[in-house]
Amino acid sequence: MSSVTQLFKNNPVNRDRIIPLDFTNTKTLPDSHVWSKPEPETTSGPIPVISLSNPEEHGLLRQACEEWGVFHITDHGVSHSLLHNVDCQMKRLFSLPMHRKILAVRSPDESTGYGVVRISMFYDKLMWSEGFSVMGSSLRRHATLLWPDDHAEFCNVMEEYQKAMDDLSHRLISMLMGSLGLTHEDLGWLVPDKTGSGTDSIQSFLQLNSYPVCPDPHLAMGLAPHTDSSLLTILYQGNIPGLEIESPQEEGSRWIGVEPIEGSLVVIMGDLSHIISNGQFRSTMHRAVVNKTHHRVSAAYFAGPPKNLQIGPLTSDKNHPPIYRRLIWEEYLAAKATHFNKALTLFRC
Ligand SMILES: O=C(O)CCC(=O)C(=O)O
Ligand SMILES: [Fe+2]
Repeated sequence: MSSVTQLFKNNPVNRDRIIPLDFTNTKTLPDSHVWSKPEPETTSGPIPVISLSNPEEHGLLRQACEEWGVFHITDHGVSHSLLHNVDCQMKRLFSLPMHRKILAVRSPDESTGYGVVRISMFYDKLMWSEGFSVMGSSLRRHATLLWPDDHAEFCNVMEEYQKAMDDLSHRLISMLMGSLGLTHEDLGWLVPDKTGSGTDSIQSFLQLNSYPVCPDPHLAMGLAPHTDSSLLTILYQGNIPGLEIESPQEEGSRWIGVEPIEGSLVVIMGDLSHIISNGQFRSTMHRAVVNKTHHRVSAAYFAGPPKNLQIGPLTSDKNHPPIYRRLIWEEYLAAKATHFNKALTLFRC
């Protein structure tokens, strides 16, 4: 059993907080989903756009990680047709009637399947979203429950996408860690594990998100503010806006919309990259808002280090001693599962 799976077993979620509202049959926003008074308008901002085909831009990656913690990547090598297929399959899944989606509902101690996002247990109010989490063999098991005779296409597309994300995350992690001074030997764990046991290579999971059309988007929340617990997250967000990041200049008071760019993917630096870089890379707070006219879907691929690999700040500079202690991913996820957005502070030296 993977360490991530074990972790969810140890932190079960109350079952009545797993099944989302049946959004298609809800024409007014119920009180359970009313979050706040309207906030000041979100502004759009100059989120960096980095082409992976241009080696000269690699230096910009580090700058983007330090200043923003979020950036678009173009020329990433993932084909338009695969992204299109992922989009179509997500819409096919989330457009199923609730009585079908419930067949693949996540059980309280499970990490995979259909349901509300896990962070919802930290909030009184419910979010205007539903999710489907995939890890390893759970994909085929849950897809068979959703479509007993017709799951092959969904599974093939998602498996191809996970493979493409494995390759892309290896490339990105190697570039980013290289910029911090890690050598190829240090990064041996990035080489996919030939035995297939998955214990020596990157661990990952895929979260499919759906934000249905909302009758009162200004009072609702698609996905509440959070940082990701990964090394990095690769997000496909189609062409419907909704992702917002906390302004690096005005934390806590201004949100910046990450406008979709045709064919690009968004990279979000996670808490582990913040730790490894000794606080230099931002793990930016982000959220998803909803809208009145378009069903938005997104696919978030979370990449983390191998199961038992200890990670910690990479610094030999006496003027900048480590500000975080060493840890393994499982330990960090456990802290996040109980302390949520305060988890990072628990690992400060
Ligand atoms: O849907 C989005 O734009 C954001 C998704 C996200 O932040 C997540 O799944 O962690
Ligand atoms: Fe996120």
